[in-house]
Amino acid sequence: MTTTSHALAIAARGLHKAYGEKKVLDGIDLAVPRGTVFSLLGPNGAGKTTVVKILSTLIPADGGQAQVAGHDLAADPQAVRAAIGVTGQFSAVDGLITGEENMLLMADLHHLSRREGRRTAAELLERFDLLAAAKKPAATYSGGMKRRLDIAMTLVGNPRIIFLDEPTTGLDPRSRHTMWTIVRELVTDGVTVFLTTQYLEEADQLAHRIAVLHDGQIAAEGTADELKRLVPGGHVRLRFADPAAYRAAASALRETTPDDESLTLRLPTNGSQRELRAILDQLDSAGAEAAELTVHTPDLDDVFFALTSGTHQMAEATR
Ligand SMILES: Nc1ncnc2c1ncn2[C@@H]1O[C@H](COP(=O)(O)OP(=O)(O)OP(=O)(O)O)[C@@H](O)[C@H]1O
Repeated sequence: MTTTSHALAIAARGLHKAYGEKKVLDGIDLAVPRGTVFSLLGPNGAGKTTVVKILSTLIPADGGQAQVAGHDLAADPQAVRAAIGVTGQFSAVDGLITGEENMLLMADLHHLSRREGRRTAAELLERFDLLAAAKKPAATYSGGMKRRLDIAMTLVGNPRIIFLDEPTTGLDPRSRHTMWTIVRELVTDGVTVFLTTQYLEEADQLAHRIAVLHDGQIAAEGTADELKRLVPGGHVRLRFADPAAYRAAASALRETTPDDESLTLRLPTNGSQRELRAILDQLDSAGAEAAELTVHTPDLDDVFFALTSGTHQMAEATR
């Protein structure tokens, strides 16, 4: 760890968690500098929510230790809770009451005076574009509005660290972009954001650092660019309509990864004109015509799939 623990909003070492026989977290280390966005990526069921629940004191870890906002999770959970906000799959929004009432309830929970509570609620409702709907029951809100209300409610307590558990899952693209703007504004205000997401693009857009959770461990961690460098070069994908052409191409081209079902071949390439021409020349010589040719430069998807889909592809990724 290069950053001193003082500068870290979240520091965890060796977190373990099992549900019965099932090991969910098998030694997780995390270091999240203050004022940054840290994204935890992982396939469904990888344990992202479990990490969020542990770090936000909702459930205890079986092993390991962590400090959040400088407070030890086990020794001082109250201080941790006072410093953080959590939104996500276990949303605090009550659908039966209005957005404004939800906000005022939060203000009460944080012991704000009536006047201060009203002021904070009005300010946040406006900031999150919810003023027009403030007097309507939250159950009538769209998915995006509910998420915005959830974050607005979290901000009533002015937390310095916010856990966002899959904040944009199920949102349409416009609402997703609004959420991204909100996250960026939070960080501008100096808030640390711990974000779990299934969307690689989201991590790429927002996160200063990304950790990929797989098999209960952090399979890789770094900036989006560092992670992309784990996957060398790009590839060309050739799809064939004719099985005979597919077979001819497969034997003519070297280093291909075939997929017999979809009649596609994948070849590593740097995407240069020279390499592409060489591939096309070889196809021509073999008399094989591809129905489709796509050139692919590495992105977070490649890293994610390489890291989370077994040893064969991992070896391929790091070769
Ligand atoms: N209370 C529980 N009892 C038993 N098993 C649990 C419990 N909570 C979670 N699990 C299991 O632990 C694993 C990790 O769950 P978790 O919710 O942390 O994953 P996740 O990465 O957040 O996935 P998703 O994206 O689907 O929410 C899953 O296999 C889940 O079924």
